[in-house]
Amino acid sequence: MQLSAAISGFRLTDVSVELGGRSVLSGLSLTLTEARIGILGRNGSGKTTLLRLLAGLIAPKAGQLTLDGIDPFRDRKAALGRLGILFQNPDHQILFPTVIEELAFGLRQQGRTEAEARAIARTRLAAEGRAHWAEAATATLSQGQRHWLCLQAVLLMEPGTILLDEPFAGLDLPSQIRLSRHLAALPQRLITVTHDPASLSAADRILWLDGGRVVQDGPPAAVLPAFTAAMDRLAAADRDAALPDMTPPATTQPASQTD
Ligand SMILES: Nc1ncnc2c1ncn2[C@@H]1O[C@H](COP(=O)(O)OP(=O)(O)OP(=O)(O)O)[C@@H](O)[C@H]1O
Repeated sequence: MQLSAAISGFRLTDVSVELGGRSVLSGLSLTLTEARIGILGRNGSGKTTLLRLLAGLIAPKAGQLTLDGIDPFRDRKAALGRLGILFQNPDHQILFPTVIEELAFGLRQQGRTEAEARAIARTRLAAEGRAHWAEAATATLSQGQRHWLCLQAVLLMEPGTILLDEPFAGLDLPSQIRLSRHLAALPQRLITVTHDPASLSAADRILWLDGGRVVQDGPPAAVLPAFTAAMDRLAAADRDAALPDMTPPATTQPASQTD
């Protein structure tokens, strides 16, 4: 898929990230310009951290990160117009008591009046066959419905890049199929974190992370078979290596008191 040449994408130069005093991402030098990019990796490999870094929600410990030439961490206003993020858990995203308020919020942040923002939100709800949702309480929506609401809130802001963290998690099969079709038709750049290699078969590029580093970067035909084979090998003798070793140091036994 081709994107407009005016969109120059993310550039990372030797970026590292520390959380809680330990290194979570290191040595990342990447230029991300493709329209469909997937991020694969085991639990704790750093996928969500990379997405949060790209979104400007956390700062690199070292190195440089830009999106279309701006620093998304320092220049939040410019970043807001360029990218949207769909979190894995919609409860981390929804701020307002009603659907219409939730949908209008991002548009207000972009400078629309309250009346304009609500009108745009109502038009979108009607187009999606959900006009009757406008005054519904967000707390009464199911997990999948909340997920849908978050995605619509992001799409209404029309960002050039959308960051998606496990977009299919918690959705029933019809909702997954519908969302998949919807995402495939979007003109935006999509960067998707997932545990499901099959969902990335049509991606332009896949980054495989392990231990906070990129272990393979390439098209699905190269990365997916290598990733799947490595996961099959690990499945036989699995242990979660991503957490620091919490084993207490061996204690020195007191010398015996015998004379
Ligand atoms: N706030 C934090 N403070 C300290 N360590 C953190 C913090 N957030 C994440 N980590 C650590 O960073 C590493 C990467 O976490 P991250 O959430 O990016 O992994 P992930 O690949 O998205 O995992 P999963 O597939 O389980 O969602 C993990 O080892 C995790 O324990």
